[in-house]
Amino acid sequence: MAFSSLRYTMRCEARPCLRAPAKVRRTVSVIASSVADLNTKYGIPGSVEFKEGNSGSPVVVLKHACGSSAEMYLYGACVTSWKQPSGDEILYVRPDAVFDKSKPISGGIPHCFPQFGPGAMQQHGFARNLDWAVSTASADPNPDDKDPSVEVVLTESDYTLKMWPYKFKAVYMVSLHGEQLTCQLRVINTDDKPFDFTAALHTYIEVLAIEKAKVTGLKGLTYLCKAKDPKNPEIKTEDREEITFSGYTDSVYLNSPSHVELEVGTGAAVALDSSGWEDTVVWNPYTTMKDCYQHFCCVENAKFGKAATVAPGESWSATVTLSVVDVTK
Ligand SMILES: O=P(O)(O)OC[C@H]1O[C@@H](O)[C@H](O)[C@@H](O)[C@@H]1O
Repeated sequence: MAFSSLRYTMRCEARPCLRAPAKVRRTVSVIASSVADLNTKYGIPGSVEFKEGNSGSPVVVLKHACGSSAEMYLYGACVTSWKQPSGDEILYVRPDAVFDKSKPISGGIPHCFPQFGPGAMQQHGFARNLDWAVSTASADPNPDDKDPSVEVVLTESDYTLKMWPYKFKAVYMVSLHGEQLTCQLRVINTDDKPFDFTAALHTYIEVLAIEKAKVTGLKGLTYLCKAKDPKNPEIKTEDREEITFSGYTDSVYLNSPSHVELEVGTGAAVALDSSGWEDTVVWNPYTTMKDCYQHFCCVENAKFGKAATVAPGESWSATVTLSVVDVTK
């Protein structure tokens, strides 16, 4: 059980730098195809490396000098692993996940873009079932304080234009700062007409047991309860300090605060500190997914209540930083 020792995890001390080091930056405009090409063009040994993941699908691995790590499939730009220096895995990938590109990866941090759903398009849009291209990798060369990061991009294609008739560039940067994971999404309108979209980072977090999980920070908020009918959600007000799980849960909290926590049942919580996202989705399928509902809870940063509108040449961006906190103190 990955989380069993989480509460004992030591925080990585940020050590002072004697000099302000320049970043090692690898930027190439060519789209690399194989793992070997990717390592040649963007790899930074020990910090940013590429490997073949499940079904031979390319994965970028970020490693921080403190011992934390993260992995992201280029398919869907889906972060599937974020580990603490202790080796504890924080994210959850469902047992029914497949990596052969026949469907989006079920777990980790899939994208929902340009539609959170339900809506006219396929559920959660197309960004999670397309290959993203690497644009930049970087790492601080100071051996005591390496902050590895990778940036990937997605632009329109015949496939996306059929579903959503706009030219766009989505830029997604994933980085490790000590034990923390930061994910930043920027959507640029490269068309000559404005567009609207909804989006989310559909973050699956491992819990010890769903009945022990608690989400805090959402009391007093209006939420859309999609549990009975996702297309006609009930509008409710959250009166609980701690949201617990005893049945199917699918709630979109509107205008949520920038700091939300999920207690995972071990004495640890995962804190999500965001800006730009505005809404928070809490989802657990309960017994509709008998094999796995006990082991995860989704806490998703979303832009849903009010769609983002982006004028030509303009952009929209949002960031979330995930960190592990000890709630026993
Ligand atoms: O199984 P999927 O397509 O990844 O979606 C799972 C769930 O994702 C959540 O974000 C939605 O609020 C739910 O309504 C949905 O059922």
